[in-house]
Amino acid sequence: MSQSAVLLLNLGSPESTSVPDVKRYLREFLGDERVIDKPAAGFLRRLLVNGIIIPFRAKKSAHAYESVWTPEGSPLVVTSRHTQTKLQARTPLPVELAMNYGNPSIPDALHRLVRQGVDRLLLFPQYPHYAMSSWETVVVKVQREAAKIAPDLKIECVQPYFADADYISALVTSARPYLAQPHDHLLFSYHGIPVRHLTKGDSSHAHCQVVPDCCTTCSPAHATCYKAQVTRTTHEFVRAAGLDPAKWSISFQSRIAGEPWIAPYTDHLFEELPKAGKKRLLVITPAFVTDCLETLEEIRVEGAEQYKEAGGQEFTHIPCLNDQPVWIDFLEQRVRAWQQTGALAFSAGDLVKTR
Ligand SMILES: C=CC1=C(C)c2cc3[nH]c(cc4nc(cc5[nH]c(cc1n2)c(C)c5CCC(=O)O)C(CCC(=O)O)=C4C)c(C)c3C=C
Ligand SMILES: [Fe+2]
Repeated sequence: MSQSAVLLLNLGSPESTSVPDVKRYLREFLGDERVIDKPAAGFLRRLLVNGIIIPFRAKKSAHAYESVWTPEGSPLVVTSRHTQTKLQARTPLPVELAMNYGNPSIPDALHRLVRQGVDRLLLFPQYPHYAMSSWETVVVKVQREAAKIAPDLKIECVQPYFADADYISALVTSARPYLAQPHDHLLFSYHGIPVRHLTKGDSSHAHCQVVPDCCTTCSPAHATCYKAQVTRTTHEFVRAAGLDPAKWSISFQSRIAGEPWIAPYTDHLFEELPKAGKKRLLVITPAFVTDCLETLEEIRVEGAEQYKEAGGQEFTHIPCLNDQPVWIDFLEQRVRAWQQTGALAFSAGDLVKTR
């Protein structure tokens, strides 16, 4: 008899806030050729990551993690475990959790699934949008590890759900109480990526960053275009929530120095918005399903401080979907649809490109 299961996937965190643990985590994360992909040659890339980025970043990152760490561990991992437990209570299928970097690891999760006799697996990246550095790399890693641990495992994957009506509805429902609060502006702050990754994702080389208004002009390239997908999430949200067109905008956070990342930058807007008379700000971060360092520290702590120093008065970050019932409902519906009809999932390799 066939046994199906679900694997929730996310990015991962260091084991602790100690500098050596943060260094180990950053080495694994930034050593990923789909995250830091330049210079192309392995040796030069390792030199850049281990010789420049990590020594400069580790202490600062460790300090940032300290400010959000909980008694149970990293907020990203702790909340993801709650999500796993809550989804497990709604489905008879085994539900496992794995992180691309750190623990719980992908090989450990695969071994647990194999021990339960699983032969068909649904990957459920906790990323609504495709990016080479998030969605693609974690799917590739599961495939690579499964080829060693469980070569006969049939792997399917939930397709990026950035425009899925149920996902948008979950997002709007969870944001409603915040939208009801008096505010001058709603900022959609998404994790950024280097501009280069956009053009690299368009194998036609004829649409992304070439066609005027490329993100809102229909194209097959959007299947692997992060910027087009976050733009679509935003427009769907605005429509579903009935927002005033003059009261929202999009920005991109968490960039690393060295090359242009997609703009406008969130931290620049935290300085500009108060000067434009937007003194009461709501910030929503839909690229993150689960609150993590980038939302809790970069937005809620650093962002609020920056905004207020620039003259802003009220700053509210809308929590991510986390383990809220609306999100568990969404996960449960998708798992049930897959189990019953194979809907909204495809062979895990279909969106993955050879790099
Ligand atoms: C939401 C999807 C994400 C994309 C796309 C993404 C791209 C990307 N990230 C870095 C570098 C860092 N990101 C870091 C943290 C981090 N990133 C994401 C998600 C995406 N990243 C999450 C959920 C987190 C939080 C992890 C946690 O433990 O809470 C970090 C580590 C922290 C830090 O030092 O700032 C780095 C570094 C790059 C270079 C990149 C695209 C090329
Ligand atoms: Fe990141």
